[in-house]
Amino acid sequence: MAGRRYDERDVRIRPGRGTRPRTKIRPEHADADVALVTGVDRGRYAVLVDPGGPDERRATAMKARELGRERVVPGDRVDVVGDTTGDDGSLARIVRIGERRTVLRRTADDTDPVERVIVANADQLVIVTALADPEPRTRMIDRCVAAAYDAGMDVLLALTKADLADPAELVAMYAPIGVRVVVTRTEGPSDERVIHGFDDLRAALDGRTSVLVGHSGVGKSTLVNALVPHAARATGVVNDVTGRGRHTSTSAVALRVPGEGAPTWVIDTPGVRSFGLAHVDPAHLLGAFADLAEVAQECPRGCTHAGDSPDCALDDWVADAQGETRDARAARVESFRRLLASRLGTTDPDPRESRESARP
Ligand SMILES: Nc1nc2c(ncn2[C@@H]2O[C@H](COP(=O)(O)OP(=O)(O)OP(=O)(O)O)[C@@H](O)[C@H]2O)c(=O)[nH]1
Ligand SMILES: [Zn+2]
Repeated sequence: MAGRRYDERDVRIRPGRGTRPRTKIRPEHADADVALVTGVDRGRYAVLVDPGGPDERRATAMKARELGRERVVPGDRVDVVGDTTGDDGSLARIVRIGERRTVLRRTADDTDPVERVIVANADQLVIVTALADPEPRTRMIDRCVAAAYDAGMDVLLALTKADLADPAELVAMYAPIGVRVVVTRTEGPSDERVIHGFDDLRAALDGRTSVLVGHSGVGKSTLVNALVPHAARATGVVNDVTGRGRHTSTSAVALRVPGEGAPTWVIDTPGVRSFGLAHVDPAHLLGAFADLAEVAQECPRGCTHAGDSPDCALDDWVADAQGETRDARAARVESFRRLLASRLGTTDPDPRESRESARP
C-alpha cells in the first residue's frame, strides 16, 4: 500500500469492508426480548425472558456469533431474539449484553488460569462461614471482602453453626469495615429442622441480588434450600440442557427467593473456591472506605497505604484521635490494610488456617 494515493475507490469500498459499527443492533433485533441470565453451562444459557413481566418464561439460549468472545454470566441482562418461547427444544439467541452495574471477577489463580467475570449486577456478596466445623478462615473472608468491594458490592457475613462456637470474635473483626453480619444455627432433626437467625438473613437479602460463596461443609446448601425450597428443581433448568447433574456443575446459578415486593435473588456459586485478586486496584479498594479515602488524599504521592508506607496519612489520622475514637480508627485502618495485604497474598497465615491445613 505504501506510496499509493488515496482515491475515490477507497471511498466506495470502505463502507462494505467491516467498518460498520459492530455494537449497533441490526434492524431485525429491534424487537428483541429482554431476559435475565440465570445459568451458564457449556455454551448454553438458561434465561428468564421478560423477567417480572406478564409473559415471564424460562428459555434456553446461545450466544450470537456477533458477540464474539464476550462472556455472558449469571445476572446479565441481555436481549434475546429467535425462538424465545421456551418450548421444548427451542433455542433463543443472545444478541446484546446490557450495561453491567457491578462485575464480580476473579483473577487467574492456581486452580483456574483465566481471569473471569463470575457474576454481573449483584448487589452484595454473602460470605457463608461456619463458626466451627470447618473452622473459619479469616484470610479467605478477607479475600472475599476485597473482591466484593472492588466489584462495588456490599458484604454480608453469614456465620453459621452458632450452636458450636461464639461469633463475637469474628463480629468484632468485620464490623469495623462495614460488613453486615447475620448469625444462624440449626436445631432439630433434619426433616423438621429450624434455622434460628433465618429471618435476619432473609431480611438482609430482601429485594436484592446476592451472591453466596462458601467452602464445602459450611452450611451454604442448608441456607439455600431454606431460602429457595424448590432450588433443586429450579437449578434443573440448566441441567435439562446438557443432562449434567447439579453437583458436577461448577458455574453460578441464579435462584429467585419467593416473597412479596421487589424480586429477591440469590446466586449460588458451587464452583468458586477461591478469589484470585491480582486485578484489584488498591485505589479502588480504598474507594469502598469513604472516610479513609478522604484522609488518604493527604498521603505522599505514590503512597501504598500499607502498614510500612512512610508518612501515610492514615497513621496520622489514628494518632490524632484519643480514647475510643482512636481505637475505632485504628481498627478500621488495620482492617483496611489487612484487605490490602490479602490482595497481594502477603498476609501472615491465619493461625486457625494453618492449623487446619496441618491436618492430614
Ligand atoms: N451444628 C450445626 N450443623 C449445621 C448447621 N447448618 C448446617 N449444618 C450441617 O453442616 C453440614 C454441611 O451443611 P451443608 O448445608 O450441606 O453445607 P454446604 O456448605 O452446602 O456444603 P457442601 O454441600 O459440601 O457444599 C450438614 O451436615 C448440615 O446438617 C448449624 O447451624 N449447626
Ligand atoms: Zn497512605
